Amino acid sequence: MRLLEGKTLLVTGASAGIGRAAAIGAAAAGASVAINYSRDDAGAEACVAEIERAGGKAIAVKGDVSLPETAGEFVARAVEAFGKVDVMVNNAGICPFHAFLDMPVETLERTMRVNLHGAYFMVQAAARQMVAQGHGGSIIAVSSISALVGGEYQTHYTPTKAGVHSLMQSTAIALGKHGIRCNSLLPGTILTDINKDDLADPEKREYMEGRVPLGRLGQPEDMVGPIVFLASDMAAYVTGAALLVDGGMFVNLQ
Ligand SMILES: NC(=O)C1=CN([C@@H]2O[C@H](COP(=O)(O)OP(=O)(O)OC[C@H]3O[C@@H](n4cnc5c(N)ncnc54)[C@H](O)[C@@H]3O)[C@@H](O)[C@H]2O)C=CC1
Ligand SMILES: C[C@H](O)[C@@H]1OC(=O)[C@H](O)[C@@H]1O
Repeated sequence: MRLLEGKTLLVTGASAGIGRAAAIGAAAAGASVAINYSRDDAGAEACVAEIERAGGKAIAVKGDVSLPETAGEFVARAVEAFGKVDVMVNNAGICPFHAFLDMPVETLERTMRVNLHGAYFMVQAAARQMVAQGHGGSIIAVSSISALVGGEYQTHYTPTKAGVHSLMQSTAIALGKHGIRCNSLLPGTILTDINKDDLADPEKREYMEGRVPLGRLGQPEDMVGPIVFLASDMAAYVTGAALLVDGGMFVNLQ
């Protein structure tokens, strides 16, 4: 029996990166998968096609997570296709690196809206559906190691990741009585489009690699096992928790 057999899992921002890996990995573990994406039609279609080629079920629903209506539509389309929602993986996020002193207001506000407001709307929409269904569920937020530590060019971003982590702690309390578990994943540095430009600088990349006791930066696939675990009944008594998935980067002081 596969770990997510019979479950419906939704994941936001899944046309690329961690979200895409999560969608494909969850489908391989038996879940029917609904992916949200914002603009990349080809990426979303390719993700769905890869799941279907492997014998899985998936749909793609376009929508900007920063808009409150996107979350309700995403959940409704998933229910229409698969009958229910068991797991929500809130993953969509942006990190436009920028210095603090001249941070454009629009960059600050967009980052907050996508990463934090978007998470709030998605978690709320999924929870409403799970409560109506009456058989619990699992909500996973892709937060970050950056919820715990700072970044010079991430002053607009790290508070959103701390916020998402905090949202999981509060919703774990609010939703526990409905059997809905809420947990955060805290990835370290995972090689995706979000940091492609930043890590194009060989010195920066070498420095970041050097900080990881396991000796390499992460790949999106490194996130799949932790996501499937938290989504599954193996984690039936895990809620309000935060799991670092960082190759040991956080604890590496010296
Ligand atoms: N790559 C890394 O080192 C780390 C990433 N994270 C988090 O992981 C999550 C996924 O990021 P990655 O896969 O690394 O980057 P990515 O850039 O490959 O993926 C981000 C995804 O979010 C989507 N997205 C962006 N804005 C959106 C919007 N308004 N509505 C819907 N979708 C939207 C993008 O289209 C893309 O599919 C983000 O929340 C990020 O903060 C956390 C820690 C480390
Ligand atoms: C985008 C960054 O490389 C990445 O995002 C995070 O949340 C991590 O802390 C990394 O800095």
